[in-house]
Amino acid sequence: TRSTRPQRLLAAVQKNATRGDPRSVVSAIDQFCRQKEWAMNVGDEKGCILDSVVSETNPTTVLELGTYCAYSTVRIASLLPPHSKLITLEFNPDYAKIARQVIAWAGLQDKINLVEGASGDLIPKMKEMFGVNTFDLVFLDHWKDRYLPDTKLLEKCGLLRKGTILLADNVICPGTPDYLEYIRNSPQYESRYFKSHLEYTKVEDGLEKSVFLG
Ligand SMILES: Cc1cc(-c2n[nH]c(CCNC(=O)c3cc(-c4ccc(F)cc4)cc(O)c3O)n2)ccn1
Ligand SMILES: [Mg+2]
Repeated sequence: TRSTRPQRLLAAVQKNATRGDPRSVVSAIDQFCRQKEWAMNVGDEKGCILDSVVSETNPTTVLELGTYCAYSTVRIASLLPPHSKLITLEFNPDYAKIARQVIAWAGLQDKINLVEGASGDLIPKMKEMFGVNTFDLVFLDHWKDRYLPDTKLLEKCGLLRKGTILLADNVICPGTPDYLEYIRNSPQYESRYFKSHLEYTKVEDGLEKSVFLG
């Protein structure tokens, strides 16, 4: 039967990237998506904004919602200091299977815990599963209608601390209007919009960076 797009993306990584070299894995995926097939990775343009937010936050505990093929997982993990932890949640088992292989090719499996399941079910289990107290950085890149309920769930579970950074992809396209309305009007957050484009296109999109004030 015909291969899937994530399988073709993985094949491009294994063909064009160097084992143990996360930057070459990121470039191989971007090249595949620009030259062969579009895929819903955060991409190189928004990826540079992601890199700068991660570098300035210097987080030791990161939560990523929505792994897909682990493009942003690899981007983030390659910037983390030693002994830091990135937990990434993926709902689709086929995506998770590919993501694990991309993470292994990049040589970052020691920094990354990929968990399969729905964010709403898994977030309340973060403390018991990983001994997490609070997250320094949360990257929201999963189902767009889950950004708001999962942010409220993170608050309720005490997983955010004064200064935790929330970085949300796709706030324009596909769009997360209820999340934007909440986070921009809440006295508990200080937000800033980074205008960019939908990955590999000229369509407007952007990242919303919000600091939890506690
Ligand atoms: C743990 C957990 C995880 C998930 C979960 N896991 N993986 C995802 C993927 C979600 N991502 C997207 O849907 C997405 C879509 C577009 C897009 C598509 C088509 C267009 F025409 C234009 C833009 C662009 C993007 O950048 C996106 O990130 N959700 C869900 C629930 N619980
Ligand atoms: Mg996205």
